[in-house]
Amino acid sequence: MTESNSQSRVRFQPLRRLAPFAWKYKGLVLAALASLVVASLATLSLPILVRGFVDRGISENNIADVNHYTALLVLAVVVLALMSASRYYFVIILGERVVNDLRTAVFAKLTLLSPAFYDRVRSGEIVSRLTADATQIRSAVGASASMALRNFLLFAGAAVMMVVTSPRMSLLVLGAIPFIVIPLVLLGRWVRRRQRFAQDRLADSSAFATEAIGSMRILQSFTQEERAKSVFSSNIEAAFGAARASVRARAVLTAFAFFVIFTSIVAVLWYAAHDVTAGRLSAGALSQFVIYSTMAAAGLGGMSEVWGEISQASGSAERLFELLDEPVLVKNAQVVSPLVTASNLSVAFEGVDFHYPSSEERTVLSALSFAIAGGETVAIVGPSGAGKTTVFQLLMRFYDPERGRILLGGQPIGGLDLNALRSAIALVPQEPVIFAMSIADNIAMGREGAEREAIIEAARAAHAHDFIAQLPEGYDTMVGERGVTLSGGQRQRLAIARAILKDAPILLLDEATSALDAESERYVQLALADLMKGRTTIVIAHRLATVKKADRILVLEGGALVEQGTHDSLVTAGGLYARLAQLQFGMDDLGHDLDAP
Ligand SMILES: Nc1ncnc2c1ncn2[C@@H]1O[C@H](COP(=O)(O)OP(=O)(O)OP(=O)(O)O)[C@@H](O)[C@H]1O
Repeated sequence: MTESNSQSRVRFQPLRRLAPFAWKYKGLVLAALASLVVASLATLSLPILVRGFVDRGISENNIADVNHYTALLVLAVVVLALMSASRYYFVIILGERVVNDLRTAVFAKLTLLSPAFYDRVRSGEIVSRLTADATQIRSAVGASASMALRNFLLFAGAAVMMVVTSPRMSLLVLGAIPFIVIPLVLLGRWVRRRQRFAQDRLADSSAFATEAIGSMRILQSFTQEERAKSVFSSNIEAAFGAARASVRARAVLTAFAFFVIFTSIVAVLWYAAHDVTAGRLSAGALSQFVIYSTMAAAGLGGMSEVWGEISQASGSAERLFELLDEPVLVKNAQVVSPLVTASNLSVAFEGVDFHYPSSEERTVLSALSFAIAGGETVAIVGPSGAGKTTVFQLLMRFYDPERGRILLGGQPIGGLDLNALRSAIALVPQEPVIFAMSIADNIAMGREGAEREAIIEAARAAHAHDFIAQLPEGYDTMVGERGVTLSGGQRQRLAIARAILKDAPILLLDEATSALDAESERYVQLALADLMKGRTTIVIAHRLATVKKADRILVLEGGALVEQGTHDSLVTAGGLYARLAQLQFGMDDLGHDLDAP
C-alpha cells in the first residue's frame, strides 16, 4: 500500500509543479473553487428536496408542499446551472493561462540552452512537447482537474448523505466497494501504460515530419518522397495502433466501471425494496438514498474517467518540466567583468582542449594556442574536420573548453557577460540564416531597434540595396522560410548587411564554399572588404584571394595548430599549407596560381 502510495506520489509529482503556475492566478482559482463548491452543494441538495417532494407532498397529498418543493427544486437547479457555467468558464480560462505561461517559460528556457542541447535533441520532439504536451496539460488543468474535484465532492458528499439517510444500507454499499475499487485500480494502471506508449509514438511521428518538412527540397531532389511517405505513414500507423490499444483499454475500463457500479446499486435497491414493503423505510427516503448512491457512483466513475487524463497530463508535464530543468551548460559568470570597449579587440586561445559533449571520446581541439592582435586579419585553413568552425563556436561561447583559456581583449571570456561577449562579435556564417520575416527585419537582427536609414545604409555597404530595391515591396518584402525566395548570393549579402549593422569589433567570417556567379561573388567580396576594414577579423578561408590578403594564416590539422605565417612564407616552407594551397586554391607546385594570367 505504501509502495503504491509513493508510486502515485511520484506519478503525480510533475503536476504539483504546475501549482505555482496556477497560483499566479489566485482570483481565477478561487472563483473556480467557489463555483465548484456551490454547484456541488446545489447538486447534493436535490435528493433532500426530492424526498420532501415525495414524503410530504405526494405521499401526504399536500399540494402546498408539492408547490413549495417544486419551487425549491427549480431554485437549486438554477443555482446549479449558473455555478456550473461559471466553473466551466473560470477553469478553462485558468487552463489557457497556465499553459500559455508554461509554454512561454519553456520557450524562454530553450533560448538559453547551448548548442550542446540541440546537438542531442530532435527539434520535432521539442515542438511536440511545446504543442501536444502543452495541450494535454491545458485540458488537465482546465477541464479534468475541475471534473476530478467535482466528482470527488459529489462522491464524498453523496457518501456522507447516504450514511445520514440510511446507515444500514450504507454499510451494505460499503461492503461492495472493495470489489469495485480494486479491479478499477488495476485496470487503470494497464490503461496508463498504453497511453504513455501511444504518446511516445505520436511524438516520434511529429519529430520525423518536422525534419522532413524542413528539408523537403533535399528529399525531393533525391527522389525520397516514397520512402519518406512510407516512413511517415508507418509512424502514424504505429501511433494509431498504440492509440487504439489505449482507447480499447479505456473502453474496457469504462464498461467495467459502469457495470460493477450500477449492478451494486440495483442489488442494494432490491434489498431496500424489502425494507420499504415491510414499512421500515419511507419511499421518499429510499428515493433519496438511491439518488445519493447514483451520485456517489457517478462521482466515482467520473473520477476514474478523468484519472486517466490526469495521469496522461502528468506525463506531459514531466516532459515539459524536463525541458525547464535542462541544465544550462554555458552560464553567465557570477561576477562579470566589463568588456573593455575598443573598436578592435585582441583574441587569444591558450592551451585549449575541447571535445563536443555529444562525442566525449573524440578530442576536437588539443592544446590549441594562438594570439591575434587587435585589427589583424587572420585566415584559418585546414582540412575538413580540422576544427576551424569549432574555434568560432568556442569564441562565441556556444561551448566551454575542457582546459585552457580563451581571451578577448586580454580578458578570459568565461568572466565576461555572455551578451556583452556575443555583442562584440559579428558572425557571417557559411550558410547564412534568413528568417521568414521582412528583409528590413532580417537585417535589423544585427542591431535591435535600428532605424530604417541605418538598415538601408548597411544594405548599401553590403551591395544589397540594389537587389532589395527591385523586390516588389522593397525592404518590406517578406522572404520565405529560411530565405528560400532569395538567391545564395543575396542571402549572403543580407548576412553581411546584418554584420555591418552590428558594427562589432570582432568579425568572424566563414567563407562560403559554394560557388556564386562571378557578379554575385564580386559583390560579396566587395561587401566583405568593407566590413573587414579596421576590425579584428578571423576568416575560415576557402579562397586564394582571402588567404593572400590576410596578415597571417593559421593552419589547423586534427585540432592542433601545425603552421602559421604568411601565404608566401608557408608556400616556401612546403608543409601542409603548401599542399592544401595546391589542392584547395588551385596553385601549382611552384607556388603560382594556376589560373593567374
Ligand atoms: N556539434 C557537434 N557535435 C559533435 N561533433 C562535432 C560537432 N560539430 C563538429 N563536430 C566534429 O568536430 C570536428 C571538427 O569540426 P569542425 O566543424 O570544427 O571542422 P572544420 O574544420 O570547420 O571542417 P569543415 O571545413 O569541413 O567545415 C569534426 O570531426 C566534427 O565531426
